[in-house]
Amino acid sequence: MSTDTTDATDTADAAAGAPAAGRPLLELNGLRKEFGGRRPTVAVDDVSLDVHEGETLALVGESGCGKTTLTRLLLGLLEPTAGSVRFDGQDLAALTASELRGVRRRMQVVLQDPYSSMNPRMRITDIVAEPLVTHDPEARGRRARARNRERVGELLAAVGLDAGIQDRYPHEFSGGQRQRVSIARALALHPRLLVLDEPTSALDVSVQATVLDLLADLQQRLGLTYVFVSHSLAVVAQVADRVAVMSRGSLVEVGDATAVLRTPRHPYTRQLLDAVPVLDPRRGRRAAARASAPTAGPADEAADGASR
Ligand SMILES: Nc1ncnc2c1ncn2[C@@H]1O[C@H](COP(=O)(O)OP(=O)(O)OP(=O)(O)O)[C@@H](O)[C@H]1O
Repeated sequence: MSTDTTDATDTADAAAGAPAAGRPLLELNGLRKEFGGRRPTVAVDDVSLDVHEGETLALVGESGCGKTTLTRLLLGLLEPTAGSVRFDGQDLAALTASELRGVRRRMQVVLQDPYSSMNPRMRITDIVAEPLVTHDPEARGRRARARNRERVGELLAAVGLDAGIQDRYPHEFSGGQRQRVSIARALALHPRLLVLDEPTSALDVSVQATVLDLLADLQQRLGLTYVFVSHSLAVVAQVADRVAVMSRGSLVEVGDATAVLRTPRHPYTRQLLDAVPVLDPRRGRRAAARASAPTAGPADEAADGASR
């Protein structure tokens, strides 16, 4: 841990606030990632954080602060230099390769630019079915084709697309529709956690809103947990239950979204908020719902976490 992170870590602990509803699905403990040799870059520095079942945790911070590295660590795509990642109670480092593959099915990613992750020569049906074919031997071969098409039809319907588009190609769709296709693909293996990496930042504002609505609806219906990486504090105010603020590899503040956005404790968070000309977190739907909701007891909290 670098010397200037002590205050930051203390602040993060102090600002963690009341635990969110649900038990931790993801537990990050003392995570550190260095890149390079003799004078390594410390991309992630002593990050400890729980993400609770059914919540949306927003990860914010300026470019280069370590958000992508942290998400790659939590997805088990990068090995930490130190520290641990537990998913559903299982330490990723203790798993065999095949166990890790099994856990990774439950964590999927939606990226900012779905086009870059789609083979333009593949039909929508094959793009959405790709995870099924990769992970499930029974989904391979000609005999599985009809079953896959049926499943792809269900997935497309779940994201508000017509099942009849299966034989079309990505370039025939708008950015918002392509993002829906990539969400359908991410849902193919029944994940529990979605890492949403700037999922709407390449979209027009009106389209952004429809994709955010879709994500909220899916979370409620499927009990999903979201780690939502975003530069946009306006989007964060709209979607997040809790916010984790990163600066130079460390978490400097973690807490309830309303509290962090309205009364930030750390100077860096204040700086981020000051950089946004018009932001009224009270207008965020999550914040508004929390502000008007009666205080929930443990049973209510569990139900809330499952239904959000
Ligand atoms: N493979 C790598 N090798 C060397 N340094 C790396 C590597 N990946 C990331 N870094 C460095 O680690 C730091 C954090 O990078 P990271 O991409 O995680 O930040 P970020 O917050 O996701 O940025 P952005 O918002 O621009 O995507 C940066 O200094 C980056 O240059």
